[in-house]
Amino acid sequence: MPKAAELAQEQKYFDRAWEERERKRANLKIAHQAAGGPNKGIAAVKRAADRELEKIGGPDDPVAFGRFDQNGNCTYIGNHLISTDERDVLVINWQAKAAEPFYRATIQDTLGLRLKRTFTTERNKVLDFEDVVFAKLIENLEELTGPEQWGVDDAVLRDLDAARSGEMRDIVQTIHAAQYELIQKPLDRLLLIQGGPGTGKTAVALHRISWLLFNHQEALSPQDCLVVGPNPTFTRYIKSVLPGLGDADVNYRDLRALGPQSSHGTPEEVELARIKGERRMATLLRTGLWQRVRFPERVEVLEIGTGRGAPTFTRQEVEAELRRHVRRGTYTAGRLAFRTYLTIQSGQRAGRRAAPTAQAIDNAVERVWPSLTAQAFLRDLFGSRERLLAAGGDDFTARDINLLQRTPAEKLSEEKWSDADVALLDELDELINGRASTYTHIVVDEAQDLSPMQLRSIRRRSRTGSMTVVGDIAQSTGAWARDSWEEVAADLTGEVEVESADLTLGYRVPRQVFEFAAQLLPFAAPEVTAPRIVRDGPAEPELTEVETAELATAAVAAARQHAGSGRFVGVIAPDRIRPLVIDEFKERDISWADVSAGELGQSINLARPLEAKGLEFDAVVVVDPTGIVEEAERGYRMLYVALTRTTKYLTVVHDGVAMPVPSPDGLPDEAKALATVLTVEEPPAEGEDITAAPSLPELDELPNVRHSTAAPKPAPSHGADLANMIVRAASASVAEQIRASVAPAQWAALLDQLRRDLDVSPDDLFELFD
Ligand SMILES: Nc1ncnc2c1ncn2[C@@H]1O[C@H](COP(=O)(O)OP(=O)(O)OP(=O)(O)O)[C@@H](O)[C@H]1O
Repeated sequence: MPKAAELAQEQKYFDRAWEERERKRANLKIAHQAAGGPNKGIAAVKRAADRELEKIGGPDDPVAFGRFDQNGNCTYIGNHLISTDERDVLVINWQAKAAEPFYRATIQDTLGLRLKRTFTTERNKVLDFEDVVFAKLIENLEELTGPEQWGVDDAVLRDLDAARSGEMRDIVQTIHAAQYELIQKPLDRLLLIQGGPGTGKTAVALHRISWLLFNHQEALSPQDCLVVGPNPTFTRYIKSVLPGLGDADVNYRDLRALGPQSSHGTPEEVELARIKGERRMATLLRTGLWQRVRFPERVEVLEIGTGRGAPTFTRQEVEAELRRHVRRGTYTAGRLAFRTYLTIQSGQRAGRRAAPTAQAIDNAVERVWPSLTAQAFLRDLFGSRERLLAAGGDDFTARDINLLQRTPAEKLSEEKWSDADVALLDELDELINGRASTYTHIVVDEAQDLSPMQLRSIRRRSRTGSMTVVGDIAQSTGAWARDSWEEVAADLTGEVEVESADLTLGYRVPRQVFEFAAQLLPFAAPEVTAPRIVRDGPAEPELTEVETAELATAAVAAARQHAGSGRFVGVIAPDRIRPLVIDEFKERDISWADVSAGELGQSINLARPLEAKGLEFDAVVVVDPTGIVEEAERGYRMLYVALTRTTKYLTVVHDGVAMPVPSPDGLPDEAKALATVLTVEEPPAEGEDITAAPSLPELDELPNVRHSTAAPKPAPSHGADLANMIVRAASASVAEQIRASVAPAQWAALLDQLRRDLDVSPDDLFELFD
């Protein structure tokens, strides 16, 4: 059949489905009028109808996005189910079991599909369609390029080429078979997904919620689901995906606000943030909190009120009562129980005299069991070396205590909380007030950076441990940068099993940009396999060399140029350049959005590298790559994050070194062996297992990237740095193992034994614990 005729036929089908849907909409809108009976009943009908209305999408939405033909039947797939009054199904929703073949069919296993069709629509008008005819593909297998063989067809590439904005889009039309496998995993597990930048981890995690909500309607409501992201900008960026799929009312929290108090983003030494994130802080907080409950010093009786005949309690009596409540439940419940005891007892002891007033009882309770909020307690604790020492016991060294101690702000409301403090406050809130709200399923995004205390904060909100946890070790930075997922999983594990999976196809970043960024991988994360890139971009990375003083000016000029072409732009700059970039924006009267302030505008956005995690732009301007590497704890990883935010264009503005890594020639042999740099895959040979990890070329086989203004000069003598880096990583991992498995009291003996086993000097070994 000619295409025009086929398009007309499809349009007819779309029109019919549209009419059915709109008839249903009209009925739902008046359903409450038809419902007689009491007002309450009418309101209930209206609520149910409104919920249904949300589920059928808007009147301008196309009724379907795809279709598949199997065994002579033709099935249409859309965001929502559309059926006639006679229950004839016209369009099935993508989460339904019946839609599986659309996503699961591959050239390797067609599931009996003849055809898979993907529509291009404008409102409900069918503009075009693209077909995957499986029999034809199999016939021409040898001519297929890599991405086609991997199941990445033209519809996906077209979708990826679309311009971006400040809101993430759904991918229901083009979910890849490997992504679908993860989306539809059973609810009762902790699913851990590792994947390189732009492999669709966030997209998969969000679509998984929608799939679970549809397929577990009895067990799961939107209110039972929580999505935890790293910061408010990220939450804003992803927040429209689920409502677009008909799933409003899912809860979103960002890590900096996961507790009774949001972070003020107060900067903190990496070493201090590291300590605050350790599991042993939980013990310190618990111990410190209960140490606040004690009989007053320098008195032997507790008087309720004043004056002659005021009831009194002896130290022994009070302490016996405290033993019944301390560490038995929450701090607040214990306090209430103690207050009740004092009220009843003092009433009895007053005899015929008037019972003590509530105020007198409160005063006495406060002397023994002070009323505390998490914030007030933590401020007191960090403000007092004595309290810290008493709470820390043998678990903390004097150096740790010195680091933790800080001068409190004059008023509690003026205290400036850091990101790491938030998890401590959350831990305390649970000890003081009891458990926060819990959820049946939790999605954790950018999970690779979380400390054990932050993971505890998430774990306590989970009913069973059912979660989808996504991240990328190669993008793990900060005080709790991880080199493996094991400990993260261990800290989140609940009653359900843990399953880990990888996503290996890189959708976002174009080949030319990824080849450039991948030069960092041997230094950023040698153990991580790079993604296979699915498409070419429109341009090579543009490397612009300028004088140091001109970095900001050149960056703003580049951003302006991209924005002038209608691109959604991200300027990613380290702190040392950021103020200059802002000045430049102001001077040139250029409007821009500040990602640090939670904004994402439609044109130019300025972000620190850390804040750019998870986001994407049509064009990215990375300013001062050396500064990015130098300012971050895992600098190579931070630069890798920055360079992989673009869907199309990359401009690197530098003052001499565009790619601050050692040159291949300068590398020691061991480091070369670690190198795992990716180039875009050649099409797999016939019979090759395309699901296996790609084989990676040596560094010196990397194709040259074209440079617009300057060839990237390798930074001088990074070979020694690399060796140091490897030693540091190994030592951190040994130290971590020792901390986790050997009591501090045994460390001296252990080090001594290690020294003898390794035959090295004590100084070298003590470095491990520095
Ligand atoms: N199957 C797909 N079809 C079309 N687009 C896709 C598909 N999978 C992912 N994408 C697109 O690729 C981009 C990257 O996806 P996403 O942000 O989920 O990746 P990520 O792995 O979370 O990245 P990062 O590690 O940088 O956070 C998004 O624009 C997303 O819409």
